[in-house]
Amino acid sequence: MPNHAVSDHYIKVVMGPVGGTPILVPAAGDAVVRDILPRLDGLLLTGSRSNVAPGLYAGPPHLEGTPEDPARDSTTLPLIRAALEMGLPLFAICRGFQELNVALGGALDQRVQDLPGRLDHSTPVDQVLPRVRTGKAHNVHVLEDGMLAQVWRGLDWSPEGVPVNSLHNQAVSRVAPRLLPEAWAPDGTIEGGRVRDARGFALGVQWHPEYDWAEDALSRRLFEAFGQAAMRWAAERAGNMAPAATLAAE
Ligand SMILES: N[C@@H](CCC(=O)NCCCC(=O)O)C(=O)O
Repeated sequence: MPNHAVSDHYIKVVMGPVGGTPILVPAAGDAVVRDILPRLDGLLLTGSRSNVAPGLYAGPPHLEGTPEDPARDSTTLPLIRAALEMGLPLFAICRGFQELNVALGGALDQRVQDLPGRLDHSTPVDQVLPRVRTGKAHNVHVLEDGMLAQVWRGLDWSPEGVPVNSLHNQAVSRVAPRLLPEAWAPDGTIEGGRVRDARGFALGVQWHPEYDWAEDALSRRLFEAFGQAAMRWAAERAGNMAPAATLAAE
C-alpha cells in the first residue's frame, strides 16, 4: 500500500528553528495544489531518494533501477510555480532544489559522479555510520552579495568555504532562466541559488541543512530566515482577511 511520508528531520526542523506547524502535503497532484496553497504560510520542499522524471526536462531515461516518483513530480512542480506566483515563501532542499530548477525550465545531470572532473556527491544509503552518511562532505563557495550571504549576515562564515553534507547523485545541469546560482562545490556543481524577481523568500540548496541545524549556526539560520518569511506572510494574510464580525455586519 503506497504511503505519503516525510523524514522526522523535517518535522523537527519545522517545529524547531522554522517555528511553524508542519503540514504534510500528499503527493496527490494538481488538485492538492489549488486547495492547499492558500492555507500555507510557507512551502518546504524536502529531499528524497527518488529522482525527478527525465521527461520533465527532456533528459535521457534513467539507468535501470533509478528510483522515480511521478506522483511527487506531478505535485511539486505545479506547487512550486503556483507558490512563486503567489509569493509564498519557499525553501527547497536537495530534490526540492532540483525540482525548483526543473519547474522553472532547467535540466539535471543524473549521475554527477560519472562526469569527468566531478566529485562523487552521493552517500550510499547502506552507509551504517550516520555521521559519515550525513556528515560534512565538501565545502561550497558562496556568492558574497547573494541571498545566502544576506541570510547568514552576522554569522561566522567565509564565502570561500562553507562545509556541507552531500547525499545526491543528480545536480543542476542547465540552469533555469529564473534560477540564480549562489553556491558551488569545488567541481563546479551548483549547490544553491535563489529565484530571480521572486515576490518573497525563494531559496534552494542541494545539501541537507535539516541534518545539522542543532549544532550548525548556518544551517539553523536558513530555517530561521524561512520561518521569519512565513511569519510575515501569515501576518499579511491575517491583515488582509476581514475579521468575521465585519463580514457578518456587511
Ligand atoms: N535523489 C536525488 C535527490 C537527492 C536527495 O534529495 N537526497 C535525500 C537523501 C535522503 C537520505 O538518504 O537521507 C539525487 O540523488 O540527486
